[in-house]
Amino acid sequence: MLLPNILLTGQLYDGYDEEYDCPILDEDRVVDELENQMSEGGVIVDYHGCDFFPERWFHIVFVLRADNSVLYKRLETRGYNEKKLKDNIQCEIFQVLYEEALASYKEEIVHQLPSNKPEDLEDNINQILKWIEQWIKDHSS
Ligand SMILES: Nc1ncnc2c1ncn2[C@@H]1O[C@H](COP(=O)(O)OP(=O)(O)O)[C@@H](O)[C@H]1O
Repeated sequence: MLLPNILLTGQLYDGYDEEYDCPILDEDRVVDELENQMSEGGVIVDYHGCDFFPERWFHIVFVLRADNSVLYKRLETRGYNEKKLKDNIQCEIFQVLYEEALASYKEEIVHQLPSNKPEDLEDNINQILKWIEQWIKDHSS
């Protein structure tokens, strides 16, 4: 499930950030909206931040990482303005989102996955699938 879809169709945003050229997420409403599905389980949430999601929602957290030169080219291709580009690169250098994940969830459930090239995407999917299989086995009795 991709949060940005919910953001647009459910209008779960609270204004527009001119500087970063994106809608501002209404975090409380997003949490309210997702609550039922999350308690049923079997949901993957993909988002760039995580500190506003309740800790009880997740069994595992993966933080995708990219080398700075790779990330720079990727964001430049997307047409990010200079400030947004610089801030995103800085955020990766200081591993802000990894630290945020560590501060928000138990350290042992937070894992980093490199995501520099297409082969990484496949490796990551396989690793996540393996983890899901193991989790189901461990929780089936
Ligand atoms: N592992 C990767 N290898 C190559 N290109 C990638 C990889 N991950 C992302 N990209 C590129 O970046 C774009 C945005 O990726 P996405 O996962 O949607 O980023 P985000 O979730 O940070 O917005 C993709 O369409 C692709 O062009």
